[in-house]
Formats: sequence, structure tokens, C-alpha cells
Amino acid sequence: MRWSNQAWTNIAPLYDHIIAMPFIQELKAGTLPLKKFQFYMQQDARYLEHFGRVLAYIGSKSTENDQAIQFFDFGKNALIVEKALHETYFKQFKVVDAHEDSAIQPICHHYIHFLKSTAAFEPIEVAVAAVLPCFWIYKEVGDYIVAKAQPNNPYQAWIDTYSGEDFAEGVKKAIAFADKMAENSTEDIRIQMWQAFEKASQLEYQFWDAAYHTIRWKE
Ligand SMILES: Cc1ncc(CO)c(N)n1
Repeated sequence: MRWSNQAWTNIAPLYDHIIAMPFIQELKAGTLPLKKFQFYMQQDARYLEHFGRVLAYIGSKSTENDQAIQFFDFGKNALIVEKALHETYFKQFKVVDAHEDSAIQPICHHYIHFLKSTAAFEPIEVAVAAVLPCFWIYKEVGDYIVAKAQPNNPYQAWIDTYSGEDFAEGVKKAIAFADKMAENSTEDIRIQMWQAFEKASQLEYQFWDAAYHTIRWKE
């Protein structure tokens, strides 16, 4: 079995919980309260600027040039999506961009720093596994929502970002890199990769949950 098949099997129950969570169900129905989506947008913009740098860092640590180019590209795309959030969605959804409002809140903070410390201190295979749920879960959730979305969903344009062909292509490539690295690695590293993949998947869940409950630092 490929490393990625086992990785997805490990998180399948968690993925079912993600699909069932109110944030995803209400996003799909178009009934998600604007305030929750605004909080999510603010946090996701901050997430993406760090995520993009983590991807570029993985690129710089890649020994194969093809892999380096691909991860630089992933990093660049994350920052392009971040720019689109500001130029389009922040305006469309009236997201406040003042510094005190867009401060990085606890779950986003933890996710960013989990990725950064994994990239800095763990083997590169483990770092690649840690960033993989960011691609894969978004693709699956995007496809799920698009298949079931209600007409005139106010969030449709944003949903389309993650269900398109371009994003799907990137996800396939990211999975293929993880599989190739796992294959050329040891069982010990493969286990660490599964653990990192599972932790990042839990953080994807928590990220949406935090947006739904607008979880902020205590005053
Ligand atoms: C938290 C999070 N994970 C993954 C993605 C997709 O890259 C995103 N935009 N935000």
C-alpha cells in the first residue's frame, strides 16, 4: 500500500467529522453567519502567508531540483491566494483588516508554528507529510461542497478556489512527492510522517472549529 493510502485511511474517521462539522455544513448550505466567515478569512490570510514560507523553506531543503521548483511554486501560490483574499474576498465580505482585528488567534498560531517547527527541526519527509493535509483535505472538502452546494451560495466564489482543476493538479503532485519520499525512506520515518499528517489533519479540523466558535486569546 502506498504511504498516502495508509495516511488517508488513518485520518478517515477524522475526515468524516470534518465533513459533519457545522462550519462545513453551513458553508455548503450558504447559511454560515458572516461573522464566522470573516473570522475565518482573517485567520486564513495570516495562515497562508506563513504556510507559503514553510513551503518555500521545504523547497530550499529539497535535494532534487524538480522538487525544489515545485515547492517554491506551491509557496508562491499560497501567497497569491493570500493576495486574492485581500483584494477580493476581504472587500466582498467586508472583513476588517485592522491589525488588532487580524491578530493571529490561538489555533491558527499553533498550526503555523507546528508547521514551522516541523520544517525546521524534523526530517524533510516529515515536513512534507505535515503540509500535505493542507492540500488534500481542502481538495476533498472543496469537491464535497461543490457537489452539494445550494444555488446562490454567497460563498461560492471562495469555494470554487479549492475545487478547480489547478488546485487538484497541485494536490496530486504533493501526494506523489510524499509517496516518493516515503518509499525511499525508513519505516521509522514513515511512521513519523503518518503522525505529522494526522496532527496537521487535526489542526485543519480545529481551524474550522475555532472559526465557528470564534476562539480568541483570553483578554
Ligand atoms: C488552514 C488552511 N489549510 C489549508 C488551506 C489550503 O491551502 C488553507 N487555505 N487554510
